Amino acid sequence: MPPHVTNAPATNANDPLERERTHLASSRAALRAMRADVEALDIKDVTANWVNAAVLQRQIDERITALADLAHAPLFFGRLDYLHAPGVERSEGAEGEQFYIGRRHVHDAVGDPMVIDWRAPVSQPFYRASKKEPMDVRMRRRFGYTGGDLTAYEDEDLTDTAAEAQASRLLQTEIERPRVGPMRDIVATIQPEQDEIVRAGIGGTVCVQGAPGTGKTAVGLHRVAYLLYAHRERLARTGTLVIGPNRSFLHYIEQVLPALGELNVAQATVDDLVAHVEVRGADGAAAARIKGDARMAEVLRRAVRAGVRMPVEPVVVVRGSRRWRVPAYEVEEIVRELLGRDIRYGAARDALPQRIAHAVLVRMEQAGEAPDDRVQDAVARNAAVKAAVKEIWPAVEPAKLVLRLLADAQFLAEHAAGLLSEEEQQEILWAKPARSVKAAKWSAADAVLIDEAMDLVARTQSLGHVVLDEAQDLSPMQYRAVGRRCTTGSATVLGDLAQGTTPWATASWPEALTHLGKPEAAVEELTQGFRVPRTVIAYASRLLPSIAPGLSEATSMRESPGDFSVREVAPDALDAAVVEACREALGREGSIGLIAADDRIPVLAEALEAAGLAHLAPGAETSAQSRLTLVPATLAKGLEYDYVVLDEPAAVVAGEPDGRTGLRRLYVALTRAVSGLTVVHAAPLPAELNQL
Ligand SMILES: Nc1ncnc2c1ncn2[C@@H]1O[C@H](COP(=O)(O)OP(=O)(O)OP(=O)(O)O)[C@@H](O)[C@H]1O
Repeated sequence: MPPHVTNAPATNANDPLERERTHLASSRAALRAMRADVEALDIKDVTANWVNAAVLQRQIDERITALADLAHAPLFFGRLDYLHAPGVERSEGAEGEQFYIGRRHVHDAVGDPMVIDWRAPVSQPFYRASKKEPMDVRMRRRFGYTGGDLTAYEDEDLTDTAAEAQASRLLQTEIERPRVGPMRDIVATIQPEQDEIVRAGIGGTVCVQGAPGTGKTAVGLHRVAYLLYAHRERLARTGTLVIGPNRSFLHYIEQVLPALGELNVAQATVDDLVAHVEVRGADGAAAARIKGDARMAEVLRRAVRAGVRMPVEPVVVVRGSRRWRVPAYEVEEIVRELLGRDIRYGAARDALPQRIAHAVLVRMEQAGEAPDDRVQDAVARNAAVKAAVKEIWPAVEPAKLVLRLLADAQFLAEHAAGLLSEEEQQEILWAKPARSVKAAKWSAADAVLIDEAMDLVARTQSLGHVVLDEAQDLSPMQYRAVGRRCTTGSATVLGDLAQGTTPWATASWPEALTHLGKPEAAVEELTQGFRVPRTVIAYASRLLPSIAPGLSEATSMRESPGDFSVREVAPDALDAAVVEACREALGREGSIGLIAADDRIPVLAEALEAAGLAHLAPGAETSAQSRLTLVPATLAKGLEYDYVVLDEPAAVVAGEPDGRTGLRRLYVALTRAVSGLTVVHAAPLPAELNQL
């Protein structure tokens, strides 16, 4: 079907903008045709049964969704004019020297590409080429859109080395665009330093340290999209997972990958990964820190294997009229050999009856019999062998084992000897020991211990790639839990040491990566900030020497210095002043976040309601109608709002168990603003904020 142009305005064929609009219209039509082709597929004749049909239909439905023409996401955002035609294998089969770069591949009726996927090798110079290194590109064109209409373009002649490289207006406009709704993709404006991480090979793990707003989350999500493109079959088999700090954060980012056509990426929090028991309890900071310490892995390893008993009696198997006897010392040899091997407890337990049976078979052969494999299997299933295995290598139920460690001081002392001090053991023992796995008030850290024990018994299945966001907050035991989900794959670890707000927050990336099981991973740093305006980041960075000495302040890519004010009011005027600041912010474009200490939330919710200001909870989607979100400080991480009103910094600091964590929480709250920040306070500001 030839592409047709609808509703095209009177065209002037020589006007470059008109020509580009024509290409856009034809590409849209071609995309519609691709979708229509898939919709018209009749699967009745090709599927033998309903299971196949259901699977195929699901794939087709996904393909139809992936081919949707997203009204607000332009089909292409750039064009590259090469000096020489690159090979077709680099350009999704396209020949020629000119390529339109977009969110997905679009081809015409005869299969010739009209838009090339941003992830294709031929698209790479769009992000990386410079006058210094033009990558065989003559010209890079960026397109500007208003609504869904192509309204502008901007050219960069990469061969003209005499002219100064100019900052792109379109890029700047994109960065400064007000935020409403969930996180969006950045395919049109990925920066060279970001692109290097996005396109890093699948084989290695990458760790990214970056100040607030440097695009870590964005980069992590685009990296998944890139890897899915470059290694689609492998990852379809092994799976990909994005791990974020909490539900509201996952909700905020969940539309980025679907907008890039990727619908099959799982999302979870670390707690979701280890949800083997219902978590109804909470640990104090000291206990949580010990339970999250890597030494617990060794305590568990010892405890799991502690049940293994060396045999004291021979194993005697009766078959027909004959008795076969494997002496205790020989069974012990087998057990020692299995203990010495690097295999899971459960796998060794499965192997033991076969090994004993083998010893019986050797005796049978020595006696002149000729037993085959079936005989060995039968002997392995023999009641005497089973009984011996049960005695020597008892089955371990991971939750029960952890229960015993936390409830039985003697048992803990036995396995924690030389690892945990007596005080530490005392700290993690339950004051009121639970009787059963069901009745126990498990904490989040306990669930991680159970996960570790499960992995000691049976290997956890590994995925192809895992993205771990806000990684700085994980305990060593949580890193291990994530690490065992990518033992045979790779990971992208994203975080900011200055934003660590758990008592066990990461102090060094190499150490964290060792716990993750990827000590060889490269640590990269992102420093260009895309979110926080200059004045605001400068203010927040006053905290850096106290919360993360050695980390440098982020730069701001935003041109507008940002609105920034600090208002001091009398204590009884605080709530009203906060409401007033929200009302002012609502007078501007974009989303508004009112961030406050968690225990201030009910009071502020009431004050907003009394003033007639509707508000949302974090994670709920902001829209043009409801733009104000009331955010507890502990949920602010990773989120952003055009205007932020920050209530009472001293209360945010006081909400945390220690001063440093409090200041880090404040740093997170101060760095959520895109266009402006108003701090309203009655109590004195933390001294660290007043230091210049
Ligand atoms: N290259 C880019 N072009 C346009 N916008 C960008 C770019 N990189 C990042 N951004 C935008 O900057 C904002 C901050 O990005 P992101 O949330 O990924 O940062 P972060 O480093 O994860 O921040 P935090 O440390 O606060 O979690 C987002 O709105 C993102 O879309």
